Amino acid sequence: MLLGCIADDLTGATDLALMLVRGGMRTVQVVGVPEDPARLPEADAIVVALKSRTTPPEEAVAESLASAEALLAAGARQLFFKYCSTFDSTDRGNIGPVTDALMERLGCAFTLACPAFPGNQRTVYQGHLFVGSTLLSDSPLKDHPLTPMHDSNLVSVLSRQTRHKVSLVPFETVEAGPESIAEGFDRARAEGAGIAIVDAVSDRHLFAIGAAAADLPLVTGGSGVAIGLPENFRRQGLLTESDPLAGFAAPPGKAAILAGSCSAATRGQVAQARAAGIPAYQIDPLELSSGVVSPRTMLDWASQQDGERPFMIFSTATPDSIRQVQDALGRDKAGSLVEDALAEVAAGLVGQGVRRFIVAGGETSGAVVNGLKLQALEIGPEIDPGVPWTRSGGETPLALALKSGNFGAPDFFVKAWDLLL
Ligand SMILES: Nc1ncnc2c1ncn2[C@@H]1O[C@H](COP(=O)(O)OP(=O)(O)OP(=O)(O)O)[C@@H](O)[C@H]1O
Ligand SMILES: O=C(O)[C@@H](O)C(=O)CO
Repeated sequence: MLLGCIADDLTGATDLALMLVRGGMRTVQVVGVPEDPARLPEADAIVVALKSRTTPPEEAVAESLASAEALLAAGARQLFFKYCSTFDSTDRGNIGPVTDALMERLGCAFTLACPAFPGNQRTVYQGHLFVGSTLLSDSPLKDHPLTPMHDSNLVSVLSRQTRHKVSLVPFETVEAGPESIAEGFDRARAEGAGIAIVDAVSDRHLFAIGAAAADLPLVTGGSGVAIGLPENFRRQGLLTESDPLAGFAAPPGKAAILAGSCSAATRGQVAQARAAGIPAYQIDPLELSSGVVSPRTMLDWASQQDGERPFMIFSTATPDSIRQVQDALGRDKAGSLVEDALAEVAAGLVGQGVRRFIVAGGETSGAVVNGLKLQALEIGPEIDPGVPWTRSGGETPLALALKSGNFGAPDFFVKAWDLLL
């Protein structure tokens, strides 16, 4: 095992695993803190998927450290901490506290932080994160139900979360290539910084950052910055050439879409799926809370669908409607109510013969995968940037596309099935 990765949510883990597979690394995604390092699957990279993005920082730190122990015991030569390309976090964390704890565990005085993922329109320029042509703080992420982002200056955002001084390796330095970036790291260290935000607006920048990061014990960022890491191992003769996607086969069975994400991209995808005639059940969290509807109601509805085509159960709503729900129930209660319901529904759907799932939303995917008690996911073909099909093991294998809220083209829910022949 070469690269040990810890991801703060399920869809982020899948996104990272896909990036590494595309770079030629045999990669397995495991769900939750590995209990026994000796039983981790054989692979070049292992991505541990946690659900630690919005948990209390102490919990996120404890789970991340326990995962790091397992990955190091399994032989990892470098650790990667994966968080969201839109830097989803609050002033309490969890990006800063987890980075601090991993640095301390590894005894490393310096690391980089780079959420850029140009393939999905996330770029960092002069330390400011852009979503498409908009600053993060003007993007739909300002209305995220759990981690609303109101500051685009990542040096400021991260400084509020970490014990370390945070500095910037700016565009001009990155543009000049790997050696210049390594010098930028040295300058940041000399200025007393423990973490440097690194600008990147293209994949070329990310490859260069990857090369400059070859000797860092810890790399942190979105999946984008992992694009250059496989080459470091290849250069050392540690990667054997193989086709990591060979042998992926999706189990046959009924198909369902479960959407708990309220992100702008998911709202568009839900609308397009409905326009395409996909049968749809909308969850009203207030009705769920008062007991007017329950997971049973949704399963009864699902059992009446013909099973010939996918159907959709979704709680996706507009920012105004989310605000009303959160005012009535509280933010965390509203979130966990919907997540728990969708997790129960997913388990019930497997009982009805569903074997193929699209799940939208990182927190939602975490809840669903836990509800289904899945332990490991094999990575399959890419549907859209950052979202592959995956396949679970066990007695009842499932095909799952775990879609980050803001990823995927508008027709994602309609077209994704075509890759599962
Ligand atoms: N109608 C609703 N009202 C209030 N909260 C909701 C509603 N629908 C879903 N939620 C909650 O909002 C949260 C959405 O987070 P989730 O991570 O699943 O999606 P996302 O943030 O769009 O995706 P990602 O983290 O991949 O970017 C979940 O906790 C979900 O339960
Ligand atoms: O980096 C991203 O944007 C995604 O992989 C993700 O983590 C969303 O939950």
